[in-house]
Amino acid sequence: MENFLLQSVFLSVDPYMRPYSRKMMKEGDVMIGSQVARVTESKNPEFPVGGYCVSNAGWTTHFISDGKGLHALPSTWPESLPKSLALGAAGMPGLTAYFGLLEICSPKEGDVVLVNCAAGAVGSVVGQIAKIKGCKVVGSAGSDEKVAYLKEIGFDEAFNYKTVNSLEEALKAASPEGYDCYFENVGGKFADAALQQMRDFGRIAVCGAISMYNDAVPPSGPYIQPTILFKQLRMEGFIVRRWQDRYEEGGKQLLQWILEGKLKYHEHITNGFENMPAGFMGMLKGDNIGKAIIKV
Ligand SMILES: NC(=O)C1=CN([C@@H]2O[C@H](COP(=O)(O)OP(=O)(O)OC[C@H]3O[C@@H](n4cnc5c(N)ncnc54)[C@H](OP(=O)(O)O)[C@@H]3O)[C@@H](O)[C@H]2O)C=CC1
Ligand SMILES: CCCCCCC/C=C/C=O
Repeated sequence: MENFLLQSVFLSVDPYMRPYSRKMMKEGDVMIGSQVARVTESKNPEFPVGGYCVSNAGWTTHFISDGKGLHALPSTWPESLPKSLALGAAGMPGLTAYFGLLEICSPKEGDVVLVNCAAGAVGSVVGQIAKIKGCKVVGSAGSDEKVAYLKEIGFDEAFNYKTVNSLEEALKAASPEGYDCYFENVGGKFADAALQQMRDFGRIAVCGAISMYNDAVPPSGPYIQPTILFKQLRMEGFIVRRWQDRYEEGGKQLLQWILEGKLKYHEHITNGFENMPAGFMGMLKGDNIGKAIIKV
């Protein structure tokens, strides 16, 4: 296949970069990551100049590709939508929400769904899909501004996990009847409290554990087996790539919901490639509502 040149237009900063870079990278490697890039020089008819692609080329402004592992944005990409959405609500985070919630939590109409990191890229989509499916949705996030945003996009209940006196009381107040589905993004103390509020036969999708990505020593306890046993819970971890062969289906559905106004999105844009590290650290500290994006 003929090589061609691309220029990054939008780059993504994501929580997975923290644990994956700790495990897989050494000093001098190009930082891992994905981008929406524009083809700037090409004799490859499949990737003509001016076309846009989603790529995993890492933190780089320009790169050469032979097309492997690259996905061209469809020529039918709606004019009304920013191409950065291919890194957010209509891209990997949106697909994570879509498949993780629907395939692992199997939400039914009337179920109560809990999601943390709820104002972020994945969590905000989880909550809105759960509403589309007729569930009651409870979200937690780290600021009052984020809590207001969650109410704006249709969450039934939301609370600021940083300012409540007790996570247990906040979870009980938001849903005295407990939770049927728990979309887990945080781990640690939040997970300990949430597990106790699950209803019998509840389903837990373990998507992330962001509060633990910096842990140097694995924490010990609390031990969850008795709770899982007596409540007869089902708990399953997943990596979104599991559904790679269904990305087209998921992507189309997400785009359709966005166009219909059923799925709202928000982006936290940091300008300038040189600000990638600051944008990344800001996202980990909670600066973002919706998807954290770097615009070159
Ligand atoms: N399994 C999979 O295939 C995938 C998993 N993920 C996981 O999904 C989760 C959300 O990712 P994504 O939506 O991209 O990121 P977000 O857009 O939600 O951004 C990260 C958010 O994490 C919150 N946060 C940071 N530190 C803590 C902490 N100690 N306790 C609680 N919240 C914290 C902050 O929000 P706040 O202000 O609310 O604290 C911050 O805004 C992550 O755990 C990520 O690893 C993402 C993609 C794929
Ligand atoms: C370049 C896309 C990589 C997607 C894999 C994301 C897996 C995330 C795990 C935890 O955040």
